[in-house]
Parts: sequence; structure tokens; C-alpha cells
Amino acid sequence: MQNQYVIGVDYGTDSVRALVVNAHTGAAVGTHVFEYPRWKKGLYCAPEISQFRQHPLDYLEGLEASIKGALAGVSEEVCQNVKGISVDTTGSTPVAVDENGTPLALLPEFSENPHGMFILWKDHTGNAEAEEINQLAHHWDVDYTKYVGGIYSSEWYWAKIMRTIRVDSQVRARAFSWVEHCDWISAVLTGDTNPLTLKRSRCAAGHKAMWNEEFQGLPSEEFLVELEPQLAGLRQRLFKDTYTSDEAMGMISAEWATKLGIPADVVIGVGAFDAHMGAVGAEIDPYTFVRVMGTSTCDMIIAPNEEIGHLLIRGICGQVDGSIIPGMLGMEAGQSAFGDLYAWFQQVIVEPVRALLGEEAAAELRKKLIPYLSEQAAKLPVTENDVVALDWINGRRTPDANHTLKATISGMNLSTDAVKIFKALVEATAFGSRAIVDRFYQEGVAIKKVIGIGGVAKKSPFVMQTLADVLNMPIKVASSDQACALGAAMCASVAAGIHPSMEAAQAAMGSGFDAEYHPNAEKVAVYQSLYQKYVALGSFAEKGIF
Ligand SMILES: Nc1ncnc2c1ncn2[C@@H]1O[C@H](COP(=O)(O)OP(=O)(O)O)[C@@H](O)[C@H]1O
Ligand SMILES: O=C(CO)[C@@H](O)[C@@H](O)COP(=O)(O)O
Repeated sequence: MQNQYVIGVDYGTDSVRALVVNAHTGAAVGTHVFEYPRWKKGLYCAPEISQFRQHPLDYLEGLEASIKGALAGVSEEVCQNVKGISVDTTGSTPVAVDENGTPLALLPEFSENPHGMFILWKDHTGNAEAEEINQLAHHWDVDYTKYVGGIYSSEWYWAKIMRTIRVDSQVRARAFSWVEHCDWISAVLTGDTNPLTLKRSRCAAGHKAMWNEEFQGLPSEEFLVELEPQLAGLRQRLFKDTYTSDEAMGMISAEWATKLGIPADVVIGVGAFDAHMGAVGAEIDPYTFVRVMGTSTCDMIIAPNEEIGHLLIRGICGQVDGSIIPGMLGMEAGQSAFGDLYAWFQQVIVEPVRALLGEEAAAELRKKLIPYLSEQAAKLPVTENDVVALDWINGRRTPDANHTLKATISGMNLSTDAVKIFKALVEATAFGSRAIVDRFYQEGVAIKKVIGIGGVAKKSPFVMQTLADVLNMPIKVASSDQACALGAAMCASVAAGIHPSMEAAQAAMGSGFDAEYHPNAEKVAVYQSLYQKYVALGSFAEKGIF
């Protein structure tokens, strides 16, 4: 049975990719990437207030185009032997839906209303609501934040729901339920989006919606109503049970099977977040720290429940039984901006060029700028007097979520140029990573090895070397360019019954590693002291000086 195939669909921040994989060897036989057209134009977003919305049509068009594109170059035999599809998405990226599970922005009256669209993970319009959740949870009988690091974040489900129903009474009146992106797309493929019965992801629910078996599900109705009276009644239209990604959500609908040209008995797996499926794709095993390094970072660790389950790890993005590998405690941390900090600096430089010299010059500069700055920055010595920056350009996700914090660049003089600033920004992202690693250690979670995946891990030896030097740890990079999609394909193979467990799927389908960065002893020592400056600068900034 060597001719069974599975498809992993990975929805990132800017684009969705589909990967067709041989379920026995892990060989990728087809792939296609689709960029969200409305998002690319900046529609429905307002970065100045941290509002980032995505239209469901971007996702639906992307679902069809990415899978069809990935199947376009493969034989009919491959198409006829597709057995399963699993989907990962960013998160927490929820949307208000009607009784049928249709996102409100797909209804004519809400088609241009950002509040009826998906609220992207990096939308921080719910900062005040997150703070209210924290205040109440910390004084309630049971602290519902205890399994999400003790601090609820504005990137998550409840803060986004509260904010939306407060600012838009029409959406509030029409919203029957709220569904995460990974749950909705998986349900769409089955043709049954009923919000009362669709299988909700354990990963999304546990890390972002304060779902836990100990609470018999979501936070209680009393808690939610105390938080916001307009939440009354919503809880019973959400969910009680959750499912891990080795399980099937259902069978593909006849409509989607025909549209994609694949068999009618393809199994659709339960969805999860990109980073979590990415960790599966990167062959995560206990105490390996998998970093998904792109626009943001998501840092994933698993450990046996019996070894770590008794700890309550402070300041991370949650500890959830089975969120990555069933039977293991999945832990998540991360940085809200990683590559986004470099992208911001690129934009600072490119935008005046575009305004003064036109699109063509700007496009050329955009292509060459980060590689050039990286090459030059790698040649600079590292000294204790270097510029030091904070990486909190989109707030701080971990340790201790606080999305009101801002970035800073300090210690400049007249010799400070773009290369030196870029070097400081890269170091700031590495220092932010070090703070996360330190927190895991402080909380009693060991890290035995580090694996990088994602765009930055693949594209930037400079960033990866800096990270190895700052962490003083070797870092391996997974071979697959699409580890998240590969992880989704592994999940699909288990949901479809081809492999008995995630571990078996990883062993059969893993892509291995193609680069390893080792710490440079000389730089390690200087970075120890620059890191102390980063910590001092951070505590200064946290006092609200900036
Ligand atoms: N050569 C490079 N060096 C460092 N960062 C880069 C480079 N090229 C792109 N990036 C960063 O990669 C990020 C995108 O990462 P990617 O993994 O492709 O996307 P996503 O996070 O949306 O899945 C951007 O923030 C960009 O700044
Ligand atoms: O926060 C999570 C998962 O919990 C991610 O979906 C989010 O950081 C998006 O990641 P990328 O866009 O892939 O960098």
C-alpha cells in the first residue's frame, strides 16, 4: 500500500499552501501557494489601532486554489489515492457565524463589515477586554487563566468576542456562535458547518478559549456574564467537547470531492493551529523546543503529562493535554513579532523610496534589502557598547503577555547606520527568545534540543546564527520548506487510519534536518552582557516610560 496520499493545508498570515504527500514515505509530490488577495491590498485592517481582519472569501478561494494547484501536476492515480486532508491555520483567529455556521461576512448585509470577518491572531483591539478577563479571573473561585500561563491575551478568543459584541450591535444580534478558522475550514470541507456539532479543536480551545476538562469545558456562564452581560447564553451555543488532531472530523462533502477531483471517501481531520501541526511536522518529541519562525514565533514543547502536568507554567500561552501530540502535554509560547520586526524596518526604509522614486525602485529595494542588511550585519563585531533594542513592536506575547508594550531602540550615536540598527533588531528578537527559554527553565521545564522551522529559519543564516549565539544552544533546521503543511499531512494520515499514531506518522513521513547552527563561544560571552542590557531596557519600558 505505498500509493496512499494525504494533503496538508497550512493557512499562514499572508498565504495558504497545500502539500500533497505520500503517506508512507513523506515525499512531497505537489504543492501550491495562494496569497490572500483582499488581505494583500490591506482591506479591512487598521494597523494604527492594531485591527487585522481577513475576509472568509480569501480563505475559501485559497482552499480551492491551493489544493487544485497542488494536485495540478500530479497523476490521476495520485488524485484517486488521496485518503485524507487536514488543515492548520493561524490562531486565535475566530469569526462570528450564524445558525448554519456561515461567517457573517459571507452574508450580504455584513460583506464589508470587518466585525463579521475573521479576527486575525495579531489583532490587538481587545487589549482592554483581555485586561478585564485577567482582573475577574484572578479574583474568581477558580482562576480560569491557570492553564494559559496566568495571563489572558488580547490575541485570544474571548477578548475578541467581547470587543466585537461591544462595538457592533448588529454583529452581536446576528452572531449565533463563534468559530476558530481551523475548525471552520475543516468543517467546510465536510459540508457541515453546524456550530453546535462541528468538532472543535482541542488545541484552539485549550490554548485560547480557556477550555479545560477540569472546568467541564469553557468558563462558567456566571463568570462570562459577570465579565460582560451581553455574553449571556453564548456559552451553550459554543462547545463542551474538544478533539485532538489524530481524529476525523468527517468525510469530505460530495461538492468538495467533485470540485477538487478527489475520491468521495477522503477523511477530513480535526484542525489545529499552524505552529502545533508545524511541531508535528518538525518531528517534535519530549522536551524538544520547536520554534516556528516567521512573521511571529510560536515555540512548542511537549512532555509526558505525568512528568509536567502538575506544574502551572507562568506567563506562557498555555499547557494543554493533547494540543500537539495526543497523550502529551502541549506547551506554547512565542513572540508576537519576529520577522515582522525586520519587515517593519524594511518598510521604514522602502516607503520613502516608493514615494520619491516609484514602485519599480521600491520593489527592487524590497527584494534586496533584508539579505543585504543581514550580510553586512554578520560582518560587524559584537561589542558591549552596541545598540540594544526591544522586540515588542507588536506587544509581548511571552513571557507574560502584554500587548500594550512597545518596541524601543537605545544607545545610538552619529555612527549608527541602517546595518547597525538591523543587527540590533535581529539581536532583540533573539533576546526575546532567550527570555522565553529562561522562563521555561525557571518553571521547571527542561529543553533538550532546539529545532527551527518556518520562513526565517529557512531563509536567514544570520538570524539563526545570532539565535544560537544568544541562546548558547545548537539549533537544527528541518529540511522541509513547509513543515506546517507536512505536519498537517501527518495528522491527516493518522485521522485517515493509515498510521496508528502521530509518532508512527512522524517516523514514516519526517523530512529530517538540513542545517545546524552552533554557538560561537566568543559571541556567547558578549551576548550574555548585552542580554542583561535588554532585560534592563525592558523593565524600564515596562514602567511606562515610553
Ligand atoms: N532573508 C530574510 N531574513 C530574515 N527574515 C526574513 C527574510 N526574508 C523574509 N523574512 C521574514 O520572514 C517573515 C515571513 O515568514 P514566513 O514563515 O514566510 O511567513 P508566515 O509567518 O506568514 O508563515 C517576514 O516577517 C519577513 O520579514
Ligand atoms: O499564534 C499562533 C498559534 O498559536 C500562530 O497562529 C500565529 O503566531 C501566526 O503565525 P505565523 O503567521 O505563521 O507566523
